[in-house]
Amino acid sequence: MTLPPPAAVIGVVTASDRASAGIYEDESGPAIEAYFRKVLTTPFRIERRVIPDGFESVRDTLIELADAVGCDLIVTTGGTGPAPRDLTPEATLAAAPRELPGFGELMRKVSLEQVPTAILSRQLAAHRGKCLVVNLPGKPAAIELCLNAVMPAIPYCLDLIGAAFIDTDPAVLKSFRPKLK
Ligand SMILES: Nc1ncnc2c1ncn2[C@@H]1O[C@H](COP(=O)(O)OP(=O)(O)OP(=O)(O)O)[C@@H](O)[C@H]1O
Ligand SMILES: Nc1nc2c(c(=O)[nH]1)N[C@H]1C(S)=C(S)[C@@H](COP(=O)(O)O)O[C@H]1N2
Repeated sequence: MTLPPPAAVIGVVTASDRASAGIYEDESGPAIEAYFRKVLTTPFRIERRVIPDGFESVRDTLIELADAVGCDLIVTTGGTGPAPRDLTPEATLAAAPRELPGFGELMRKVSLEQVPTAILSRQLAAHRGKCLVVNLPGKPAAIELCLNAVMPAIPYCLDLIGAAFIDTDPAVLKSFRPKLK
């Protein structure tokens, strides 16, 4: 009998002063959660956080989700721009020092096809041991676009860093694992 793979733990972090204060409703966090429910075929559970912008709040939330909760993957939304309190990329690198520059490059490229201000996002991806962290912009419209661009490489990236096994429904989104000899 083959045992099913253990459920992956996916953190979803909304960094927004106004959403965390209840001034507007967080739409981007739920959109990230809905995205994983649509594309993943393997078991997972979601850990959501809605926090204020800022270096310490984001860094400490990422460390808690990676180390105490045991997240395999954390997707953040918001705080990637050039405004003074947009510190998600700095906080991500403080928590997860090993950057994977291709993620930010690709997400900006696909976003630029839709909006000229895409170049204002400093979004990146990096890993803290067995946990991959991916930054998305705050705008709800950026969520599916950016995730569709990088998701094909995420399952194999998780394999390489020793995180949980995840897989996508190829009818919805094809992920790519190079064939191993
Ligand atoms: N999580 C979110 N849910 C819904 N809408 C959002 C979210 N984040 C951003 N937005 C929308 O995008 C706009 C610009 O986002 P941005 O991240 O620049 O917010 P902001 O002006 O820096 O303020 P704050 O960080 O307090 O949300 C917001 O005014 C809001 O309309
Ligand atoms: N796909 C996509 N990327 C986008 C945007 C968008 O609307 N769609 N907004 C841009 C804008 S206006 C800003 S200021 C930056 C940073 O947004 P953030 O601070 O909410 O992360 O993301 C950019 N990237």
